[in-house]
Amino acid sequence: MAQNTWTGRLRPSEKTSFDSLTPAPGALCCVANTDAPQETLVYFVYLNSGAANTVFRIQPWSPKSGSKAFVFARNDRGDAITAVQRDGIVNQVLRISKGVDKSLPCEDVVYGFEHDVRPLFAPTGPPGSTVARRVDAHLMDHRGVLLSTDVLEELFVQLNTANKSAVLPTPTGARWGILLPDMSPAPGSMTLEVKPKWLLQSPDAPADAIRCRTCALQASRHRDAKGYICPLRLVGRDQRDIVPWVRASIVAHYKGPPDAVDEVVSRLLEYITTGDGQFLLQHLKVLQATLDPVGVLCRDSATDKIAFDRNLRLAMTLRDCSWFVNVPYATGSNITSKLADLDFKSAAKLHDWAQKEEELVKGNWYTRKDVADYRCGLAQD
Ligand SMILES: O=P(O)(O)O[C@@H]1[C@@H](OP(=O)(O)O)[C@H](OP(=O)(O)O)[C@H](O)[C@H](OP(=O)(O)O)[C@H]1OP(=O)(O)O
Ligand SMILES: Nc1ncnc2c1ncn2[C@@H]1O[C@H](COP(=O)(O)OP(=O)(O)OP(=O)(O)O)[C@@H](O)[C@H]1O
Repeated sequence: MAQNTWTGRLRPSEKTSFDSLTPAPGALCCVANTDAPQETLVYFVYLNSGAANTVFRIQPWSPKSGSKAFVFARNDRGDAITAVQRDGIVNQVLRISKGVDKSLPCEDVVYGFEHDVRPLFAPTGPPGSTVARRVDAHLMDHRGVLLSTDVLEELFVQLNTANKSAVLPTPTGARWGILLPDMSPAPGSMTLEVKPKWLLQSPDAPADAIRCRTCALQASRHRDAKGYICPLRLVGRDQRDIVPWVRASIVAHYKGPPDAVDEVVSRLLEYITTGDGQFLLQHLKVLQATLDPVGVLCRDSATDKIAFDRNLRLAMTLRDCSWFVNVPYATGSNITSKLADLDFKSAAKLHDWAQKEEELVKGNWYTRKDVADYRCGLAQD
């Protein structure tokens, strides 16, 4: 990331915050600024939010932006900060934890990503996986950034503008956020966001199950089957089987030339069933199986509880990640994809997972026939 020659000073309160919160590797800080050069100045626009996080786009600031100007800076553990050029920043988003119960703060998410999640995608792979292609290319760099109180106050203003006032805790001091590559589609392309969920059956499911863990949960929540795809079908490799879902997913967001739709559908189909996309899904499947071989309901009989819990938390992390698939419209162009929301799940959720699984089993959601048809792929697994 190029640096500007401008060097400023942290305010005493910002310096205290930066020193008291352990900086993640390569951490930046973000402060309000007016005297730094224009090519370092940025502002924030609300993009989207999920249950646990809120995401902002970072835009180049100009006097017409209608917002305060901010600067991202490198801090060398003194009070001096050196501005970084915004060119390396404006292609990223800022993700902030809402601080909801049982979710980890951003600094722990960055630490967990580097120390626990990233190694699972190392080119050599964990035991049992055959990694001939680089699965680590599907990971997004996570960069911790310390946000000063005035940055957090401005994010509140942006949430209000977008009518999302209730989704961030009131700023009471500096906090960490995470910079991630912006996965919004570039002109001439579209991005699909898919949650691959449980790519094989739950080890706790009964032997006479007629549906998988994800379909069983869908059924227990009486969710609509429209637009849903059973995760087992995603790793089933039968192209014909997922054509209707791929076509419907494309058509819902497609803005390219009308006569190119069929080619885009067949390119995505190939990516997901035999290409890099399938390779990544198979890798996730192996990890899910390796990290949770016996199921959460066997937790009490685990001999090494610490290892059991850590592995289960990782398996659940990989069962709840999102998959951004970018599909350019130009004929024959390459599809690329990245995994998002690989936030190491909190240990505080272990009890909830056991309870969820127990409810599925006791409610007969794996076996009962009086529910909607989710076209579960279990029969062909
Ligand atoms: O209950 P599940 O399996 O549907 O997964 C939850 C997700 O539901 P969905 O993917 O929409 O079906 C749920 O997603 P949404 O809030 O529905 O977008 C969360 O991701 C939740 O995790 P956490 O509580 O934020 O750590 C997820 O909970 P856990 O994966 O931690 O159990
Ligand atoms: N890197 C990114 N680039 C573009 N958009 C993103 C990015 N990360 C997240 N988003 C958007 O913001 C939304 C919420 O982000 P995210 O999935 O991180 O929230 P969450 O609270 O962790 O979700 P969940 O409810 O699944 O726990 C996503 O659904 C997506 O639309």
